[in-house]
Amino acid sequence: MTTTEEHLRRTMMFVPGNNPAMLKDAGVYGADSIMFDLEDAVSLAEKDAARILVYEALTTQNYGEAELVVRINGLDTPFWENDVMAMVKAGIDVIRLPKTESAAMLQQLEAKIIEVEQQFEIPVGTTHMMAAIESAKGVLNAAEIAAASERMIGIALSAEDYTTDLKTHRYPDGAELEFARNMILNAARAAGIAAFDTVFTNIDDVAGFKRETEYIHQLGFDGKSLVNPRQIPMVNAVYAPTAKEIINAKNVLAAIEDARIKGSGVISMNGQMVDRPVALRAQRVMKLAKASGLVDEDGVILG
Ligand SMILES: CC(=O)SCCNC(=O)CCNC(=O)[C@H](O)C(C)(C)COP(=O)(O)OP(=O)(O)OC[C@H]1O[C@@H](n2cnc3c(N)ncnc32)[C@H](O)[C@@H]1OP(=O)(O)O
Ligand SMILES: O=C([O-])CC(=O)C(=O)O
Ligand SMILES: [Mg+2]
Repeated sequence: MTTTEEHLRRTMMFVPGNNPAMLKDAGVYGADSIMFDLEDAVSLAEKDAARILVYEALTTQNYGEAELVVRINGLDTPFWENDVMAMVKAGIDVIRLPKTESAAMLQQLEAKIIEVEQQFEIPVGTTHMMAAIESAKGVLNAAEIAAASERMIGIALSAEDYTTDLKTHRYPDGAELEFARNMILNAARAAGIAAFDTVFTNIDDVAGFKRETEYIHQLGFDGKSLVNPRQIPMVNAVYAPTAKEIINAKNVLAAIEDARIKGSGVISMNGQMVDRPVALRAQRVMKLAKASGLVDEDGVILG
C-alpha cells in the first residue's frame, strides 16, 4: 500500500521474521499494519535467515491494503544496516526503529535509508519511519523523537523493555505506564503523527486486553502493537463507533454541507455551534465506521 496520512492504524501486528508459515498467512487476518520482526522475536543465529525470508515474503506475497512495516535490529547491532538495505530494496512502507532514545538515532537511520533509496533508484523520501520508545530516556525525549524527520509516521510505546528499564513490571491497572503513555501520545500529536500503544502478551487474558484497549482508546491512541491475530477483532470492536456517534457525525457533516451550499460561514446544529474540532471528529468517526463495516462508501448506515 501507499502510506498516507489518512491510513487507519488500529492494529499493527508483529509477525516473527523467522516463521515462514506466519509470514505467508499474515495478510489474511485484516490487520491495518503488518509488522515483520527482525529484532527480538528472532534469535541471533537466525538474523540473516529471517532477513532473507522477510525480503522474499515482501517481494512475492500479496498483503492487500495492509501497511507493511518492518522492525529492524537496533543501531547498536551489526545487523541494522543489512536490514535497511534489504527492506528498502523490497519496497517496505515503514521502518520501525526499536529502542529509540533520541532524534539523532533516527537521523542516523534516515541517512542509511537515503543511501539505499539512491542506490536502488527509489525516489528519496519513499520509505517512512517510526520509532519504538522503550526506555526512560526515550520517553523523556519523545517530543524530539516524534519531530525527528518528515518521514516519521508515528511513535510507539514498548512497555516490556520500558518497564524493565524502570525496574518494575507490568501490572493489570497499567499505573506504571501512565507517564509514558501521556508523554508519547502528546509528543505524537504535537508532531502530527500517530501514537501506538504497546503489546499485551497474555493472549488468553481477553478481559485484561479489552480493558487496556478501552483505556488507550479513551486516551486517544491510534491503536496498538499486537502479537496475535486473535487480538485484531477485539481492537476493531473497541474502535468501532456506536450508532449514536455515527448518527451525530452524519448530522454534523450534513450541517456543514448545508452551510456550504447556503454560503454561510457559521454552522449551527440544533442550536449548537459546529466548529472545526467537531467537524474533524465527525470525519474520523465516519472513517472508523466505514472501516468497521457499519456504513457503506457513501456513509449510509448498514444493517
Ligand atoms: C516484547 C516484544 O518484542 S513482542 C514482539 C515479538 N514477538 C512476536 O513477534 C511474537 C508474535 N506472536 C507469536 O509468535 C504467536 O502469536 C505466539 C507464539 C505468541 C502464540 O502462537 P500460537 O499459540 O500459535 O497462537 P494461536 O494458536 O492463537 O495461533 C492461531 C493462528 O494464528 C497464527 N499466528 C499466531 N500469531 C501470529 C502472528 N503474530 N503473526 C501471524 N500469524 C500468527 C498461528 O500460526 C496460527 O495459524 P494456523 O491456525 O494457521 O496454525
Ligand atoms: O513494541 C512493543 O510493544 C514490544 C516491545 O518491543 C516491548 O514491549 O519491549
Ligand atoms: Mg522491546
